[in-house]
Amino acid sequence: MSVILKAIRLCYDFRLPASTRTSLAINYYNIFHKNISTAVDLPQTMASEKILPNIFQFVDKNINSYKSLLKEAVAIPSVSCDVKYRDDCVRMVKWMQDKLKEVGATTELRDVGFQTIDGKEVKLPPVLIGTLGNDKKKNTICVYGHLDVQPALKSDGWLTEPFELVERDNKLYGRGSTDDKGPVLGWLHAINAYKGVGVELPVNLKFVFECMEESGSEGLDALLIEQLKPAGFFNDVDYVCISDNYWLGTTKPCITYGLRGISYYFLEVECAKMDLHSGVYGGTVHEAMSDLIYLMGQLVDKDGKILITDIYKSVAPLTESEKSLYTNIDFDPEAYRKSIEAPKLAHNGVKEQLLMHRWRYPSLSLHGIEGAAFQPGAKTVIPGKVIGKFSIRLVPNQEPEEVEKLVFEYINKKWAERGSPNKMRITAQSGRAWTENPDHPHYQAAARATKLIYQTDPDMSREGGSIPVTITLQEASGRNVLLLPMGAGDDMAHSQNEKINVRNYIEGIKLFAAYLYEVSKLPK
Ligand SMILES: NCC(=O)N[C@@H](Cc1c[nH]cn1)C(=O)O
Ligand SMILES: [Zn+2]
Ligand SMILES: [Zn+2]
Repeated sequence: MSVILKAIRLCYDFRLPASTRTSLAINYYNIFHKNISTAVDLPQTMASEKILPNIFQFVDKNINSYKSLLKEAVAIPSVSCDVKYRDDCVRMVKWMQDKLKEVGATTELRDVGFQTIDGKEVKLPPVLIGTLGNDKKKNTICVYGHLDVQPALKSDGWLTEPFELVERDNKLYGRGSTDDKGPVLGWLHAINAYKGVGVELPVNLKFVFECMEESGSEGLDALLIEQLKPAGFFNDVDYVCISDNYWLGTTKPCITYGLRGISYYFLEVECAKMDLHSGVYGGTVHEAMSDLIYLMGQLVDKDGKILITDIYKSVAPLTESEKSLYTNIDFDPEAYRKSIEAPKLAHNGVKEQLLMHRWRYPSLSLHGIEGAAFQPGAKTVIPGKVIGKFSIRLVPNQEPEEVEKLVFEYINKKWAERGSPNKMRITAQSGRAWTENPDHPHYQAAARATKLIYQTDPDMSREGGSIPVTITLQEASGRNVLLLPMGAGDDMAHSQNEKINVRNYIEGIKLFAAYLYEVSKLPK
């Protein structure tokens, strides 16, 4: 057994061709899965032990078409936080609807109303809901993903156009390649691969694909809780799966059972109704930007400790048994530091401390200032109004309403101390942290699928980022929710030169196919 595992690992080490890897995976599969008894009788045209190996071969033969489809998806600039791209968001959702229809899913676009931007009502992109199969004997998996992306401009420091998928050194560069268009398409390709080898899907699928995740999933919770749940959408769902995060590092796969929440703040200060010439007005007005910088400078100290009164009070105390979890996780702080070219990491770069501060302690980040003259050049203006943006990543036990209250009280106190005559306003949007039971058979099924593809046991990890709808899906379905990442830890989601490795994309498709197969064998 160990000889085969070693052989497969060596294949990766020496970058052997996909076909060689696939035949080794087939050998491995045949040896270990010969005697699997299926809980559900799979209607299929071939023996069960042949299904996945055939699918893997099919996937390896269709790599170019998977790249082409990702290229099409990346070319739609579905940036959710900028209304100027709202039509592209709608176009993206409809594009995906067509793809789901092509694989035989029944789909509908659900209207989720409006959002208010600068006092104006702006229509939200529709949410794409889909169903594929309704065989009562099969398990039903609800898959969630998002089709929107963070903004990106070549001038931000991208080496190539962000909305044009470019392959370089076995990596596919483009906005959304890893977050989250690659993984969303991965599901489509996995379904297609079953069709391609003439095997009926072993599970039923339900889809929830939105285009506002990067902007707090506006409208989605209400749709899920007030409409889809009462209509019975979740009644037959057995498991929920989301692929919208990344491995911890670059080589070892993981399965994720926790996310931090997020509390996002807009802190507005206004000193005049228009921008002012600093030569004409400088020295005569209380400047909005100085007030804002003062407030933003009161939020966090140089070591990342949050200065908001009582903010750590509700954080769960660290137990001895939890401590040992961090020691056993495969994470290399030095490689992590080098990959972002940071001079030094916080917490002296100690692995356990870094993981804990990513996963189980809150962090506060300053994101930017709207209205500031950020473009190059010596602009001598006093901005009339500025909006500072910061967020706190929330952890279990921290309730968003409580945190918002603490932040508002703290900002109001600091504002009173400042004694500025200007107008100050703070608003927030928040979502709770999420954790799940990683000892559940659902996680074991995903671990078996992962081991089959990557020949190593995945780490059970948590994640510092947020996917607001995860907890809603957990509550609405009452089912076990699992995060199955496709991309690697250095994919640079949200950043310049976001990419997905060709290997992660292609093996990820196989992983999804194997996951569907493994979950089909779980009891109903
Ligand atoms: N891949 C998940 C992700 O990137 N989520 C965002 C969610 C977000 C953005 N603004 C508010 N929530 C994240 O920043 O974690
Ligand atoms: Zn995402
Ligand atoms: Zn994201």
